Amino acid sequence: MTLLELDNVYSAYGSARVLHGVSLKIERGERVALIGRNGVGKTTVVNSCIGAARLTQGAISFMGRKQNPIRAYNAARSGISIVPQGRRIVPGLTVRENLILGSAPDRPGPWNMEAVFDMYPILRERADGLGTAMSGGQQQMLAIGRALMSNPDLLILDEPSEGLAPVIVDELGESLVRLAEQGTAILLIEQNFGLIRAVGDRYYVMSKGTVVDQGRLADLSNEELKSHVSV
Ligand SMILES: Nc1ncnc2c1ncn2[C@@H]1O[C@H](COP(=O)(O)OP(=O)(O)OP(=O)(O)O)[C@@H](O)[C@H]1O
Repeated sequence: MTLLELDNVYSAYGSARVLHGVSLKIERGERVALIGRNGVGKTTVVNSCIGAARLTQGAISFMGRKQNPIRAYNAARSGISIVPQGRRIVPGLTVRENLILGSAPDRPGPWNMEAVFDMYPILRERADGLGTAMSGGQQQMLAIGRALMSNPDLLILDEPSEGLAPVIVDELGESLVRLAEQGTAILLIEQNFGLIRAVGDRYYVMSKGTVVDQGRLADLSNEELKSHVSV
């Protein structure tokens, strides 16, 4: 079953055209890396899926159903959850309250607050403290935990390694692989070489608003991979 499909997608912010014919597909349980240098349009792929960038041509489907017009809530209802760039932990809310924000009562499944606490025990310890009072790595775990609360079939992460220490990035990679083993498909937007290698199975490379290469990461040399990312 195809979870997410972009077919020849063109999209824009106002009159600024950013995507020029992006096609990609993510099947159930896959781990896909979307890579490319700064500003090539990776975040705009996500924004196009939730209507934050305007689709001007092409089609986007969730679970085989075309989304037209695109509504932000359709992604979550269809089982697609997003961990946004910069984490966006809600200020003034506790860890527990931030997690509750991610829950979707009509999407039952293995993920609930206890399951998130078991995956990231530090969140249990800090449950009644403010989410924004935690370290960057802990906030990233909270952002992932919040996204899992809706029991997604596909988790999209936008540069989750940003601002994290290397050892924390390694832990993050391990937790994402565990998640995928439990059946959650992953679309990882990243520039961090190690995290892409640890998590990705297939890849798409973007340049100037379109996909310029795709394949299996195992078939991509370190030099080739490095040439596709900024760091
Ligand atoms: N809200 C917006 N309005 C207008 N232009 C935008 C907006 N958001 C992004 N852009 C432009 O769209 C282009 C693609 O940006 P996007 O954030 O999708 O790239 P990216 O590959 O995710 O880069 P990064 O790695 O820096 O996050 C850039 O030229 C950017 O300036």
